[in-house]
Amino acid sequence: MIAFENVTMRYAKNDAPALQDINAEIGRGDFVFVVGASGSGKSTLMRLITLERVATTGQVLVAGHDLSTLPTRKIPMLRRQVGTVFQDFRLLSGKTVSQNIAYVLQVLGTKRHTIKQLVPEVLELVGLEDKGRRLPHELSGGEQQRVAIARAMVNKPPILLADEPTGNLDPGTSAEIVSILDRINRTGTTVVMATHDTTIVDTFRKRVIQLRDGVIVRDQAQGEYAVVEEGLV
Ligand SMILES: Nc1ncnc2c1ncn2[C@@H]1O[C@H](COP(=O)(O)OP(=O)(O)OP(=O)(O)O)[C@@H](O)[C@H]1O
Repeated sequence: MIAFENVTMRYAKNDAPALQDINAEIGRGDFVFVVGASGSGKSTLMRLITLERVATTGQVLVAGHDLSTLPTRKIPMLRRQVGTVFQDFRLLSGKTVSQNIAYVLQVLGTKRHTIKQLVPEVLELVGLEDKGRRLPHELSGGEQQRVAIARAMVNKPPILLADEPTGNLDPGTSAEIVSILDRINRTGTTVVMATHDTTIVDTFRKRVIQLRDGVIVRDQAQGEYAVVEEGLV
């Protein structure tokens, strides 16, 4: 589903690499935590998957596409296959919960009656079926993040990227959010989540890719993972 082959990425020609010689394969339906200290390259890895940034050398493959040769006109098609969720929710403040979600579908040209059907379905998926008419500021942080997840999932992308989705949330709410991601993963969606949260990583026991200074220093499958190493956060 996602593969990195000898990927190095520099933001500018003379910068130290933000990622260096990355090799990793993330299969269809996998759930992977990407961990590492601040600046280790987690967000950069995510940006390569959405083509927000391009690898300097090496190949990134996503859903069967080699991103180094993907024509610009196909980038929207790629992005439709990858839902994204961020630490700061990024909801449109003047739109209700339902409107925030519907907006994605409107932009894609989805028919009105289909939108009417899909929005309540995805709100139910994240447990917000009774909050569709609220504005984002009328919701808790955890609820706002659930809206962001619903928005990311409404067009049923095969891949969901979550960059520090629990960074602004308390531990209990964080666990709820990751439980929702886990549930989404169990329906077949590939989930890649960057996090600093060692409790979450220890609790959910998924595959862990650990970065340090742009290099993968550990890639451990679900179950093998024991204790988060010193230097992670
Ligand atoms: N837009 C940018 N321009 C130049 N350098 C950047 C840019 N974004 C990130 N970097 C550099 O790339 C490296 C990796 O940063 P990245 O944001 O991927 O790390 P991270 O692990 O996601 O950190 P954090 O946990 O703080 O979000 C760092 O050295 C950072 O300074």
